[in-house]
Amino acid sequence: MSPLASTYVLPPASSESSSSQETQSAAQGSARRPAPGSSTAAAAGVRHTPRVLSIAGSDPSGGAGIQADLKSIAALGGYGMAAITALTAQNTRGVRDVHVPPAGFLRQQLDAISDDITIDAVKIGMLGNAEVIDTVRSWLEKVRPAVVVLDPVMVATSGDRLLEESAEAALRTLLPLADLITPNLAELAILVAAPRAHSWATALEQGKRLAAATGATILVKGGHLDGGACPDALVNAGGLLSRPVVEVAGDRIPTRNSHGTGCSLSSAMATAQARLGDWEASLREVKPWLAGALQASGLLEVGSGSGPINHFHHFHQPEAGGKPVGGAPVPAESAAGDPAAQSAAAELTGEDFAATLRRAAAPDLDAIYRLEFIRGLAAGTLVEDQFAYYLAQDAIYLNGYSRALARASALAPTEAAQLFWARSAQQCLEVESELHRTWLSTRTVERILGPVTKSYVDHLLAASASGSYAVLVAAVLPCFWLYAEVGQTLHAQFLAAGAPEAHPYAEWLRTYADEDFAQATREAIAMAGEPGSKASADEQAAMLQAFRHSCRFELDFFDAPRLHA
Ligand SMILES: Nc1ncnc2c1ncn2[C@@H]1O[C@H](COP(=O)(O)OP(=O)(O)OP(=O)(O)O)[C@@H](O)[C@H]1O
Ligand SMILES: Cc1ncc(CO)c(N)n1
Repeated sequence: MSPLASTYVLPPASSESSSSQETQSAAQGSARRPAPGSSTAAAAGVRHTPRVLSIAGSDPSGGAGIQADLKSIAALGGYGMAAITALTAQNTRGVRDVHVPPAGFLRQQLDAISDDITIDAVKIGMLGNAEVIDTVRSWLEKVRPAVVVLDPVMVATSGDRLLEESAEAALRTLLPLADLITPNLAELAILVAAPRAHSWATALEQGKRLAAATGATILVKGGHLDGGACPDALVNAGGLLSRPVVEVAGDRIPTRNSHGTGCSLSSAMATAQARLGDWEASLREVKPWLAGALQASGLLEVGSGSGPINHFHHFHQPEAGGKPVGGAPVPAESAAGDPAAQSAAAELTGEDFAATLRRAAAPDLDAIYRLEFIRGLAAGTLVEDQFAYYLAQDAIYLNGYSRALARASALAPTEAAQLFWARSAQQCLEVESELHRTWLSTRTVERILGPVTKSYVDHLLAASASGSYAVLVAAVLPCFWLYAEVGQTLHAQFLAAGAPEAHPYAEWLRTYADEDFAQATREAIAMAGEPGSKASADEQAAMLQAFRHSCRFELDFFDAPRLHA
């Protein structure tokens, strides 16, 4: 994210500072429906790791139901819980049998959870029969979770029934207790007592009717439409959304592995909503994740029918030798106890360490290139307010980053390293001022500390406070490295397109071509590789973790304008 490149490109700065303008953004909460008088709802706020309960059936083949929900919740950063409504005997080819245990035992499961644990979001899937529905309804009325997503599962992808036909009326009584309902086209038609929609316009019309009848927001899904497009839309005319219909476009991915997409989507939405407090932002986060999971589904090689999606496609696959090459950020403090990180780090020697870091960065770098923001910046289609948000956040970020670099200078073992980090810290502040004086001076954009900027800077400041020079330089490195690589690629693309003057971001793209910054990046890599080669296995593991965190934040920073601008 951070145009430290501009550190070396833009002229030295004026001395104006933005720090007085930095205030923490308020959590978004407009789309949440709090339940008055409920201790659970009162305790619920947007949470970094939301506690998400799936009330659904089991799919032993792992692609749908509870199993898909737990994977999706984890993939979206939540803590997953599961109360099982029904057992199915199914695989990727179809459902062989269904067993619904006594509803009284489901109630015991639900009470055991809610008596002890604050539930930030609930996803409801397969219910089986009317007795189960009644049980879930009375529990919801008692507990009133802050976020309820209802996937009105009736028929599996394979065509097998998962809800007794006689229970459809009971299911309707559950709908008003949901915040979000996620029917597929067949289920939507049943719920509004109309023929199945074959056009997107009809589907949206039916979504509006269901929203009006239930008061809930409807997620109308285009998965079963014909044609190359696969749109989804949030529908609610009651003022809970920024517009009555918020459509998120998507291409249809050519795959037969769609087993469990509906389950995965609904539990991912519940998790994202508990974290973001905004349905539109949640769908904009979940839809690309789901598309990636469909795209990477073939890698799993599970079953001969409609296979499962690859929920953890955005996490890193082990190399053939079993050595992890990356992964979701793990808290730095747990690195010493993380055997995978330790074994990855333990074998490292000398110059290998920088190479290991580079491999660990690869998946996040790939994901950066797929971001709407980066593609829009390259193509010139990025909307101006997203660019302005990015610039404003970058200025705020650079102020914090400069402090981390100054700390690296203070801890540096050699005078050369001390000088390098001190110079970088100073240049960062100069760029911050220059951003205000030039790029930001003509734009009206809020200068408030965004959530990703805050998390990234907090991570760097935590690394600064760790006392380990090696860990700190690993944490500051991705800002050089990933930014330099992305900048070079975008600049090369810009040149390949003939450096069109009419490109709205031509001036910015040109700042990426900076040999001084490329040189500084090479120095920074060497400065992190050197202590890395001498570090103990524990410290190498901690470095790797700190580095991975920052890589992930680089990705999130580029994606933040889409979510928060
Ligand atoms: N081939 C595809 N390409 C891209 N997105 C898809 C594809 N198929 C489904 N989706 C997406 O998956 C999600 C689930 O949609 P779908 O309409 O298939 O639900 P469903 O029928 O309830 O799912 P399930 O197959 O689990 O029963 C939606 O976000 C939809 O846009
Ligand atoms: C358990 C279960 N729930 C939902 C679905 C719908 O995909 C399924 N196939 N199995």
